[in-house]
Formats: sequence, C-alpha cells, structure tokens
Amino acid sequence: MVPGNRPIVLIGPMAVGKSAIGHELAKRLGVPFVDTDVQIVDAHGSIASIFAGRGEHSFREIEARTVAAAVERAADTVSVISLGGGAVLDSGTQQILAGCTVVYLECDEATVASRIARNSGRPLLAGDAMARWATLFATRKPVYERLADLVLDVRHGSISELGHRLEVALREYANAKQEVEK
Ligand SMILES: Nc1ncnc2c1ncn2[C@@H]1O[C@H](COP(=O)(O)OP(=O)(O)O)[C@@H](O)[C@H]1O
Ligand SMILES: O=C(O)C1=C[C@@H](OP(=O)(O)O)[C@@H](O)[C@H](O)C1
Ligand SMILES: [Mg+2]
Repeated sequence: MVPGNRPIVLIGPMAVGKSAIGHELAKRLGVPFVDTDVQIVDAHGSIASIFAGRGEHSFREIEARTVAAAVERAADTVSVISLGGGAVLDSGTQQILAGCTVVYLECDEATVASRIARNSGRPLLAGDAMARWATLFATRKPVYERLADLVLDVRHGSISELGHRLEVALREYANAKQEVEK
C-alpha cells in the first residue's frame, strides 16, 4: 500500500521531471493524475501568454487557486498531483501541503541542462536559461527541503525506473509511518 488517504504531491525545480514522473507514478499505482500547469493552460491559455498578458503575480494567484482546488478534490484519497516549480512559494499552498505526502524530486544542474536548453514555454527561463534556473533553484531549494516528506534523487534513471523507485519509496514510507502510529 501507499500512504493512506492522502494526495501525493510532487515538487521540485523546473525540468526535474515532476510532470513526467508524476504521470508514470499514477499509472503504476492505478490512481488519478493531475498536473496543475495543464489545468491552468486548459482554463487560461498558455503559461507564456498568462505571464505576457497578465504578469507573474496573476499567474501565481491562478496557480494557488488551482493547487488548492486540486488538493481539495483529491482529499482523503490517494492520487498524484504534480505542481509547477514555483507553486510552493505561496504560503497558503505551503499550509495545504501539510495534509499531503510531499515528494521533492532532487537533481542538479547537469541533470536538467539539456532539457533546459530545449526549453520552450517557461517564461522564467527566457535569456540565459541555465543561469536563470540556477538562481531560482538556489532560492527555492530550502523551501523544497522544508516541505518534503520524501526526497527522490532523480539524477540517474529513466522516467519508468524513477516511477518504480518512487513507488517503492512510498511503500516503505507508508510502512514506517504505520509502525510509528501503532
Ligand atoms: N529521468 C528522465 N529521463 C529522461 N528524460 C526525462 C526524465 N525526467 C524528465 N524528463 C524529460 O524532461 C523534460 C522535462 O520534464 P517534466 O516532467 O516536464 O519536468 P517538470 O514538470 O519538473 O518541469 C520532459 O521532456 C521529460 O520527458
Ligand atoms: O518554476 C516556476 O516558477 C515555473 C515552473 C513551470 O512548471 P514546471 O516546473 O513543471 O516546469 C511553470 O509552472 C511556470 O513556467 C513557472
Ligand atoms: Mg511540469
């Protein structure tokens, strides 16, 4: 079994694999998957167009509402929710995540470099994408670490392998938690 009756939420910096590994994990567990960025795009248009037309502040408001609604819908069930890299900066979101099993996908610059170089649609990486990524990561890393119940090192392995590794880690986490609560 996996941690009972709580949504599993994937956090971490841009391009670490939150969307891809979240999708893979949900498939393996046979539970619903939500990518909050996909929901935002479906409702409001591309992320680039939201940033360009309404600004980052508006994007963050939309994002906080979208995350809150996704967690609320998933409350008391096991499902997988992948957030955008900056969603955890919102204090309301941080409080909501206290009721979830939060998985921080941990990586380094070398892991994401080629993905960032192909970047499209991430307005915060415009210009020198790798330098922008590193600056954002440096300020957000302590937040990811503080919110995490579980940390998955994603520096090595395919999406499928990492999905499997995360499934195993979640089962171990659930068993350990159950022992403590006995
Ligand atoms: N472990 C991995 N191995 C190879 N490609 C990966 C891996 N994890 C993610 N990717 C690829 O990197 C890109 C960014 O991944 P994505 O899941 O969108 O990241 P995030 O949601 O964290 O920004 C996608 O093209 C994805 O398929
Ligand atoms: O880190 C961020 O501030 C952002 C990350 C993106 O999601 P991914 O982390 O899935 O790329 C997306 O929400 C938006 O471009 C802003
Ligand atoms: Mg994503």
